Amino acid sequence: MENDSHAYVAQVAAAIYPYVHFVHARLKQKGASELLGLTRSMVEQGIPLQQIVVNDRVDVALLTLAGAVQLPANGLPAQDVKGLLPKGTRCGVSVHSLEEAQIAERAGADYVLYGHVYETHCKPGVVPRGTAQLERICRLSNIPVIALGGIQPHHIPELYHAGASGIAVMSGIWEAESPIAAAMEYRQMVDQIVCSRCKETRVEEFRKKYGQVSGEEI
Ligand SMILES: Cc1nc(C(=O)O)sc1CCOP(=O)(O)O
Repeated sequence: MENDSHAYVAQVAAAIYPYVHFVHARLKQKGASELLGLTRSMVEQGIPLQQIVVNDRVDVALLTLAGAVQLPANGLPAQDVKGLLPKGTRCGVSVHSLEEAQIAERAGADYVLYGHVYETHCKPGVVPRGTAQLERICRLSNIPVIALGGIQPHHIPELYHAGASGIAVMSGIWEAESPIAAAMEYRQMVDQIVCSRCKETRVEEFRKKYGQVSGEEI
């Protein structure tokens, strides 16, 4: 049964991975062998190792050679973990405050996941931290801050406006009637924001070089 459910999760993950940058292998309530099984199923389903983020277990990341490992805020220091894993393995830390974000950055994290920004049933009874705190953490961090928690596609513009470098979504995709359609919708929204930013930057560069110019001329 365990293997069947891994295979199902891995199949769905394999269907959505073309629309996302990373897929997390995360089984909070299970042991290392289950997480290893899930990660291996993901690889068997064709998800590139570089796109898999193993949560919590450095040993599983090491055994599978996943592209990244996601550590809890009170976990091992990122720099030490990176010393154990193959060169280039990314190390993210899940944080819930500016203080934790700064500790993670000093410890060598490549990025932080910050949450939860909005109300989510995954964190019942815990008040969401909101976009003002997200904005502060983004402003005071020198590594990418990825927003997490209760994110719906319509939140994406304000999250990027607050300085987030990306978003992480669990229930919005996994509990959707069609996880693939949901992943596509999130991705489309992210691409729109990133493209409009690229255009703004190009207009600004053009303006600096050639003087006044309208966006349509570029
Ligand atoms: C897994 C997780 N961690 C969080 C944290 O704050 O550390 S919030 C969260 C839930 C993910 O959000 P959703 O399911 O609403 O996308």
